[in-house]
Amino acid sequence: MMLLKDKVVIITGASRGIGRAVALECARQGAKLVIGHSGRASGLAAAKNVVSEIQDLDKQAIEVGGDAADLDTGDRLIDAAVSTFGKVDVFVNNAGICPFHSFLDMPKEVYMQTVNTNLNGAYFAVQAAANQMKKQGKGGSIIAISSISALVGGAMQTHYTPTKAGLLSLMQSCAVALGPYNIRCNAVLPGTIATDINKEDLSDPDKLAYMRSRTCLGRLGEPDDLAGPVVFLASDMARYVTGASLLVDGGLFVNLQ
Ligand SMILES: NC(=O)C1=CN([C@@H]2O[C@H](COP(=O)(O)OP(=O)(O)OC[C@H]3O[C@@H](n4cnc5c(N)ncnc54)[C@H](O)[C@@H]3O)[C@@H](O)[C@H]2O)C=CC1
Ligand SMILES: C[C@H](O)[C@@H]1OC(=O)[C@H](O)[C@@H]1O
Repeated sequence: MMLLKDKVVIITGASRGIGRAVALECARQGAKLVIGHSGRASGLAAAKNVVSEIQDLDKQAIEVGGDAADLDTGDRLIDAAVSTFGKVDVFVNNAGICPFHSFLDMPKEVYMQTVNTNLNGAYFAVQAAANQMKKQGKGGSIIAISSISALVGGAMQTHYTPTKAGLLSLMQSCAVALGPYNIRCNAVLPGTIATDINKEDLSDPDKLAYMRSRTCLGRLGEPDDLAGPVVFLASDMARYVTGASLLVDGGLFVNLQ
C-alpha cells in the first residue's frame, strides 16, 4: 500500500540531505513533489537531479527556487504546487543552516541570516500552506524539521538552537490554530545526521567519536532515517497526531549517563 498516493507534498531545501531523502520516499509512497531549493546555481542543479530521480520512479515532481529567508518564498511554492498539481496536501519545512560560531563574538549578520532562514521565512511559508489547505477544505499536514537542538544547547549554536525551539513552538501553536480545519502540525526532531550541514564539524575525529558514543544505536543518523517518520506524519496513518514532536535521534537525547 502506498501511504501518500496522489498527495501533493512540498518540501523546502529538498535538493540534498534530509529534504532529498524525504522527497524520494514520499515519491515512492505515491506523492507528487514540489522540490524547494535555494535558487542558487548549485541548488538548481541538485534540485533538477532530484526531480530526475523521482521521474525515474515514474512519479511526478517539479523544482521551485527561492531563498527560504525571503518572506514571500512560501507563497511562490504554494502557487507553483497549485498551478502544476492543483492542490497542496503536505508542507514540510526543512530548509535550514547552521553556521557554527561562538557566542561572545557572534556577528549580527550570521545571527540574522540564521534566524531569517530557519524561522522567519518558515513562519510565513507555513502560513501560506495553511491558507491554501483551509481554502481546499480537506485538511492537511504541516511538518517542521526542528531538531534535538530545540531541547538542548550548543556553545557554537546559540543562534541556531533558538530557531529550532521556535519551529517546535510554532508547530504547537499552529496545531491549536489550525485544528478546526483538520490541518495537523507536527515537529520532527532529528539528532545528529551526517549531511553537508555538519560535514566540517564532524571532520574532527574526537567530536565524531563522541557523538557516536553518545548515541544509543551506536551510529550517526543518515538522511534516510528521517524518511519514514516524516512520511508517517504526512500520511493519514497519523490522522489523530497533531501538536506532537518526534525525536529521531537514535537515542542521543536520553543517553545522559
Ligand atoms: N543534519 C543534522 O544533524 C540535523 C539537521 N537538522 C535540520 O534538518 C534540515 C535539513 O538539513 P540537512 O539535510 O542536515 O543539511 P543540508 O545542508 O544537507 O540541507 C539543507 C537544505 O536547506 C537548503 N537551504 C539552505 N539555505 C537555504 C536558503 N536560504 N533557501 C533555500 N534553501 C536553503 C539547502 O540548499 C539544502 O537543500 C535543516 O533544517 C537542519 O537544521 C536538524 C537536526 C539535525
Ligand atoms: C548541524 C548539527 O550537526 C546538528 O544540527 C542539529 O540540529 C543537531 O542538534 C546537530 O547539532
